[in-house]
Amino acid sequence: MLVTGNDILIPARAGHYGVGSFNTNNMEITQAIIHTAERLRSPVMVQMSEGAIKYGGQDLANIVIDLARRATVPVALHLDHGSSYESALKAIKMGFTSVMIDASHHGFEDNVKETKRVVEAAHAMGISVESELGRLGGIEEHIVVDEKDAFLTDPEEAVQFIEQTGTDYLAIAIGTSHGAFKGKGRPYIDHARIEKIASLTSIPLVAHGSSGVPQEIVERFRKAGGEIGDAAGIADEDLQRATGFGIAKVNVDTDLRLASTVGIREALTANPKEFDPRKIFGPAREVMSQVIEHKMRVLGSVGKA
Ligand SMILES: O=C(COP(=O)(O)O)NO
Ligand SMILES: [Ca+2]
Ligand code: NA
Ligand SMILES: [Zn+2]
Repeated sequence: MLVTGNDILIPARAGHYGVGSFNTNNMEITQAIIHTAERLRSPVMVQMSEGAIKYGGQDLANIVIDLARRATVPVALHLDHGSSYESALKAIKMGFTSVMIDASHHGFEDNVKETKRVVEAAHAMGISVESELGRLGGIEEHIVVDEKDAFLTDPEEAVQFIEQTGTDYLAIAIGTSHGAFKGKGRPYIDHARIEKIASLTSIPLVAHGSSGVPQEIVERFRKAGGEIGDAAGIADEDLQRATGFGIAKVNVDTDLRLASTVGIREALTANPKEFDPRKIFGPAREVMSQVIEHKMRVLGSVGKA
């Protein structure tokens, strides 16, 4: 059933488990996400970035909304990295049931102002809101945040920010970063910071940049002709520890990008004569489902629906 982000994340924080929020850009990715959630009896969030909205528009949103409505587990459709008040409201008009306003590149005051505006409008329409305090490294959809600017979330500021904005859930910067190259080897996750913020707040917390970049998938990507440098993601143990302390929404995009490309590359290299799109895009669904299943087991959301 199609629900709001709060319907999924409030129980997740209370139950000390994480719920994957997976980015989609087409039908096959959406099917892999929602069908795997149903098979594992897991709540799930499907998210579209502004780039995905540009790419698939209402057509893609409608695919997500229809699958979500018919799903036997709770599913929310979430706007990922909304960059403005207008963008957030447009998404709500499109049928999204959760929106992020990402104003974390502004100073504290401006972030509060922008976030508050979206919270008031979204709440008037029964939609829940994600906002962000602090800056991840790596590429954010519309902003390149280089290392020196990346700053981690201050626990006291987080309390103030939540009070002043009324945000329903909060994305915090605690060492993760977007993309396939999260650091040399195992990225450092500031667990003390997560635990401090969790001890001072009661709303669900959000971890962006949480793809694990599984080495097995990276190897298959290279073997099937893909080119990628030394990719690294978040360790399963770090995610498990974080979901024990308030992290309830866990954003995953890169893992699905790699998995779907592995499926497609392997289909094309294995059968050079193949030109039936179902034989080419279908395998992508399989590889994505395996990656999604692993993530749901790591986060502890299996059986929680
Ligand atoms: O935070 C993310 C995705 O992060 P990854 O690149 O680690 O999948 N989307 O908002
Ligand atoms: Ca941001
Ligand atoms: Na988001
Ligand atoms: Zn993100």
